[in-house]
Amino acid sequence: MNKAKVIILAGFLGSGKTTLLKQLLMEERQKGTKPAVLMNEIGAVSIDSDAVQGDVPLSELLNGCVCCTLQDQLERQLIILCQQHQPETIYIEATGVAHPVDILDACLSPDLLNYIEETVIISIIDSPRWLNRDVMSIQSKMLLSEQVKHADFLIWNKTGELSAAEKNQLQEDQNRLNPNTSAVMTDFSRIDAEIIKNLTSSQKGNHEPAALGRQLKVKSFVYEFNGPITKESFENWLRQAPDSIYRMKGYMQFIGEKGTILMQYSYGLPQYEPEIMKKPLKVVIIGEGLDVELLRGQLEKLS
Ligand SMILES: Nc1nc2c(ncn2[C@@H]2O[C@H](COP(=O)(O)OP(=O)(O)OP(=O)(O)O)[C@@H](O)[C@H]2O)c(=O)[nH]1
Repeated sequence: MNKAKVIILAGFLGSGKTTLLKQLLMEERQKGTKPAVLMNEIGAVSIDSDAVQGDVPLSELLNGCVCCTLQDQLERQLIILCQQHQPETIYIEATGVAHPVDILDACLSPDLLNYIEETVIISIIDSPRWLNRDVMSIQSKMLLSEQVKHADFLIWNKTGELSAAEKNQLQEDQNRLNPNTSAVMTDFSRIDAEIIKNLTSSQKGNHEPAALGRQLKVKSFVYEFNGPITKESFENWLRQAPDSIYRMKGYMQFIGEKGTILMQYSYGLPQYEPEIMKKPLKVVIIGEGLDVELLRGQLEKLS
């Protein structure tokens, strides 16, 4: 049996991992190659799995993080994917709070030696968030740095609006933290898929174990809207919502607008896309130290 290459897509909540995955899968489809996807989401409801078309084998690990509580399950799911589908490449989309070295650790398990050729870590960084990371908790800042430090390849994403000085800062930070890694600056994770295909791991066997106690106190909860609300009330709520909400994604309906929309929120910005299918109006909210009851109460009052 041919062994698979594993590509770990790491990067903080909302940095652009799914955006990249969609493009890579489109490229695979055009080339007629055989990918598989293992998707891990911190919330109890999967929103990103729609990014993977039906004919691509997909394994989902929900409601936890593969780098801590779900490590054994990651190993098992990788074996099942390899045995059932013999993929050439397996993309692991990690949760935004996963430490890449822990995922790498799971992939280097002796039980996977017969199935996996090599494992490459790509870190996708939300560049504006990176530049403003001082407002985040110490643990979140550490995690962001670790995601930069341990990457085999770095994608500085969301750089479209950055000044030359800010881009220079990113370059300096990379030189300091991970000088030997190649990197690109992108918008909407747009990158030549060949670059990704040709990446090799720089960490064969000599990666450092991740520091203990780095796990964040990230909480997620699912809020279900009873029906449509006004966009204005939602955006007013967003403006006063705590900065420690790092990510929201899910389905909503706005009064006066037709159909369901997919709402995505990361680093202060909501984005809306029309959704063709009818979906339950559930939104996953992820953050640190969230007062879930308070937030629920506020959302219930939106109309
Ligand atoms: N403005 C801007 N938005 C972007 C860019 N790249 C991605 N986005 C948007 O940012 C949001 C999050 O992107 P995703 O690709 O879902 O991020 P992710 O890393 O998969 O998110 P999680 O899986 O929740 O951690 C989406 O609304 C994207 O459309 C970019 O370069 N610029």
